[in-house]
Amino acid sequence: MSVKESLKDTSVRLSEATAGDFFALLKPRVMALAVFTAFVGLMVAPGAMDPVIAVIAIGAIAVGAGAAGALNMWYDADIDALMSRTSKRPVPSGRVAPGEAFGFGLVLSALSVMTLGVLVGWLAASLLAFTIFFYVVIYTMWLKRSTPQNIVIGGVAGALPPMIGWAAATGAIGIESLILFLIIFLWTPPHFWALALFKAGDYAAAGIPMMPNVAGQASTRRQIFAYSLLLAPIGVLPWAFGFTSGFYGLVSAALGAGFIWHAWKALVIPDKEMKPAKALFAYSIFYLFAIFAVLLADTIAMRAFMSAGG
Ligand code: HEM
Ligand SMILES: CC(C)=CCC/C(C)=C/CC/C(C)=C/COP(=O)(O)OP(=O)(O)O
Repeated sequence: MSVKESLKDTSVRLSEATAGDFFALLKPRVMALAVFTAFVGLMVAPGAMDPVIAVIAIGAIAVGAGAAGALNMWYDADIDALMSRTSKRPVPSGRVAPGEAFGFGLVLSALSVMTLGVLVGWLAASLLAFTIFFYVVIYTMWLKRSTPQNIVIGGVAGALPPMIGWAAATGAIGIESLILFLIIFLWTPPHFWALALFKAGDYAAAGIPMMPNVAGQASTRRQIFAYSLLLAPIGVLPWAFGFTSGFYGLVSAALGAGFIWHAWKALVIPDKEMKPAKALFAYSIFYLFAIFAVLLADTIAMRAFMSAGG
């Protein structure tokens, strides 16, 4: 049933889009992991936070992330129609009108920022607004179509969520939240370039200057490997700074070694099947989830141990 029918108001100028179509605009699967990193940033921040305020904060950040996704899909509808991976999305497939996607994204952006500001804090709200702006305007509208460094710089937007969560809990920007930012910032290029390696044909069809299309496969694989060498030790920094126990240090080091191993395989065995690149892409998502999950678990365990007088 379309939203229009459910509104039982035929005067509403809506297309036949369903609630599911609007939900798809939010990029739920991608943004779920981004919001998880914001949740961890909020939970590992020092000090107790009212659980109700914490739920409101995470809810607002999730709506803001979805809003950014909707605005990205509104603006990218022209190139999404040209790529097999994205052509079935609500706007290029005609299920949602561009104006609806734009209005939906804009309203959710305003609602999420205002809610976070009024009910939680204006530093977090400002960071959320900046993240949405950076992803939609700086990355989607400008960098994505103009430079192979698009996703490196655009990675700022993807790396900000843990800082938003931390700011929601503390009203400040802490050194640990900067480390969490750095982990995601260095994680983004190998994460995305692994996908771009086996989606290079799509990006060529859409005329998007992704690294494999500009610098070639071999250079991209070398750059992926270089970033993995940077990322692995940075992932261990929360332990090196004394923010976690040795358990996090061990697991994050093992996860980082796994990242280097997958990046190495994508470098040395560039088979036509792109199997190593696909494995690296999948591992990159597992890596980010796992390192933030272990950080959360380690922090909770450390706090329990301390409060037990350990
Ligand atoms: C500028 C930064 C980023 C770029 C260019 C990028 C690019 C992409 C692309 C193109 C996909 C495939 C999506 C699809 O086909 O629907 C993807 C998948 C994914 N990305 Fe990223 N990504 C970025 C940052 C992030 C961040 C920060 C996170 C989470 C913290 C993330 C998590 C994911 C997840 C979970 C998937 C799998 C979604 C699925 O299976 O549908 N990405 N990424
Ligand atoms: C709180 C908040 C605002 C969070 C946002 C976090 C964020 C910016 C995540 C990046 C998500 C992503 C898939 C970017 C790629 O866009 P793309 O256009 O290159 O991907 P596409 O081709 O699949 O559309």
